[in-house]
Amino acid sequence: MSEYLYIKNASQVITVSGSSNKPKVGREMSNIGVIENGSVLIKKDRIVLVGVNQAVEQYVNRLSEPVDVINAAGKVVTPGLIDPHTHIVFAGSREKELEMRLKGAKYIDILKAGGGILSTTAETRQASEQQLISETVPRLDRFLQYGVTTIEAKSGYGLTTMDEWKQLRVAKKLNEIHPIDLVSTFMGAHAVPNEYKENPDDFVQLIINEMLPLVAKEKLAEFCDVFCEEGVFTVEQSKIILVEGKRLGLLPKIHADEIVPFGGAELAAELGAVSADHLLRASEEGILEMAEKGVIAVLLPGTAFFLMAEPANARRMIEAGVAVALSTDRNPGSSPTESLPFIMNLACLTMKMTPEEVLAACTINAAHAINRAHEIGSIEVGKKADVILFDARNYQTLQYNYAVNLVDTVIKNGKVVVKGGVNVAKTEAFH
Ligand SMILES: N=CN[C@@H](CCC(=O)O)C(=O)O
Ligand SMILES: [Zn+2]
Repeated sequence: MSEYLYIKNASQVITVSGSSNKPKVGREMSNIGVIENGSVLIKKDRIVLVGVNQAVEQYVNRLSEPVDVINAAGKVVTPGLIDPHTHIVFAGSREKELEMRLKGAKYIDILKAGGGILSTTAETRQASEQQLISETVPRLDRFLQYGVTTIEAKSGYGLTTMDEWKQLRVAKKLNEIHPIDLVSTFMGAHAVPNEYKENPDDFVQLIINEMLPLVAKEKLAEFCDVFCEEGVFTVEQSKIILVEGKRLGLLPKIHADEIVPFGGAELAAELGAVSADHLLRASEEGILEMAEKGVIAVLLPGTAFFLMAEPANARRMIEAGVAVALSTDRNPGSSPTESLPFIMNLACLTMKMTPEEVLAACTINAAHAINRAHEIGSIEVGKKADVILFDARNYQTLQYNYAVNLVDTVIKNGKVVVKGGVNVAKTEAFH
């Protein structure tokens, strides 16, 4: 096998280049670097050249070594898709909640009654590390088949020190055994567990005194997240946790203003959070403050769709200069899907984002939302060779064809892991 992989004659190569230092905002989100009739050359796990066919071919012809060739005629080539917000490590499932919600029950009321996140917590606490791995690998396999090469993974279904630790250790192990890269976030403040219902501040103290120091000491996460929402964690509690997390080196993220306007976007700006996520009910002031402080908005239109709620006001955020990223929010309650391409469709159809903005949001801006923009998120010389070939002649088709999987080939770290839509890198031992 050659060290070189030459992807030639693509209908279009979408580079999304030029924004590795800062996420794309406003009109920059429409500039996605389209090369008509383009090629990409990979050496080992890195991109070494990208350009129009003739230029790359000249270079390849001068190489003395053989190259492996992928004919990308009739295909669109993009950077590997990135999902910056998932709760992928968990046990069990929650189909019953769909029926309850169809009969009028509200997501947050199910949680307040001890279901929702807390029912997944009960199942996750029961599960061994091996069981969690076995339940999560098929989800990762599906992500890969949808063209996703890196995801963020939150804890938050343990809610005891050892169960949070277990979830983060599982994410670490999955990062080692699966082609997808996982970037971990500690989210002990996902819900107040039943045993602390009467004294939620004591649970905040447990997070501060026990969970955060352990996670930081063992370097099990890069970010700290909080579900800042009416009836879950107050703005004050969220601030205490995120400030302490930051002091220990964990960068803040916030589940903000999902159900009611609650000041989450404002808190994200105040703390200089990397991202504020959800934002369905974010205030105008909150949006402006996020723009000023460079907080990325991670929008989750699949969650709004599945909870039958009005999605976030993406157009206002883009107009105000907020960098927007997109994510599945993969979790068992409010967004049971691995299809980032379907989220891309929803972003267009329900939030009126353009195909260009959507691609920027799922590549370079998503990379910034997990602090990886120096490595991934665009097809640029020196970056990791995470590259997708879609069965489409132009990138607009990715948004136009909905709820279908157009992914033909996935290249992760320079290796073909999905070919003809088929996962050829299954993590067999863990199925
Ligand atoms: N909103 C809070 N957390 C998750 C849902 C988790 C669950 O319902 O299990 C979310 O981002 O949507
Ligand atoms: Zn979430």
